[in-house]
Amino acid sequence: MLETRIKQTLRDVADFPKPGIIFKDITPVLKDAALCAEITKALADQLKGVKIDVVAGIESRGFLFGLALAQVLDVPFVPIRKAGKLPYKTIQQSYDLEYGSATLEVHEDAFTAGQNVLIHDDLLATGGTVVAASKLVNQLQANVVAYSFLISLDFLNGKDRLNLFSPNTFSLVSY
Ligand SMILES: O=P(O)(O)OC[C@H]1O[C@H](OP(=O)(O)OP(=O)(O)O)[C@H](O)[C@@H]1O
Ligand SMILES: Nc1ncnc2[nH]cnc12
Repeated sequence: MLETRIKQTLRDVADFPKPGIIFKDITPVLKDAALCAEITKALADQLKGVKIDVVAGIESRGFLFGLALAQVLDVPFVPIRKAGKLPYKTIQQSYDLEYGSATLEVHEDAFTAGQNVLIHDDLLATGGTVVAASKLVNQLQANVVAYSFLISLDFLNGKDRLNLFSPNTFSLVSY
């Protein structure tokens, strides 16, 4: 089963980046090309029946499978980045996450009004990051139609915060 193989390949790193956090390290997964191809296909399969115009991936780990997924779905990819990285005019949202706080930005012409956006990230923890990303999508009058993650830390209840934007939350691996 794919979920079991991903879990067996991921590496838990205790106390990174702060004491008490068990960090889910996806770098061993990235070294397995066949597994990465299966993951991309499985992420796309979960989204069958959802009409998606754009995939938005969140810096940095959301870029890894986000672009691959956009290619399989044959739709544009939009990078949502940490503050100060995007060169053109941006809009911003600040947020808290499992181990800190940060600001996300997107180009002001990244989405057009009425577009259906899939937000992709590697991992859902508290949901702070994707809530901020969703606000950026809505600020540009586009809709969040689904969320896709490789990993969901269900014990942190991030999914509950996402229902406000879209009830469609998919992940390949849950803890
Ligand atoms: O659900 P949350 O509590 O908001 O946490 C999840 C976020 O935390 C991690 O990103 P991080 O900010 O560490 O950045 P990185 O992808 O650049 O490593 C992860 O990739 C998610 O984006
Ligand atoms: N426990 C965790 N492992 C990896 N990335 C994370 N982002 C937020 N919490 C995380």
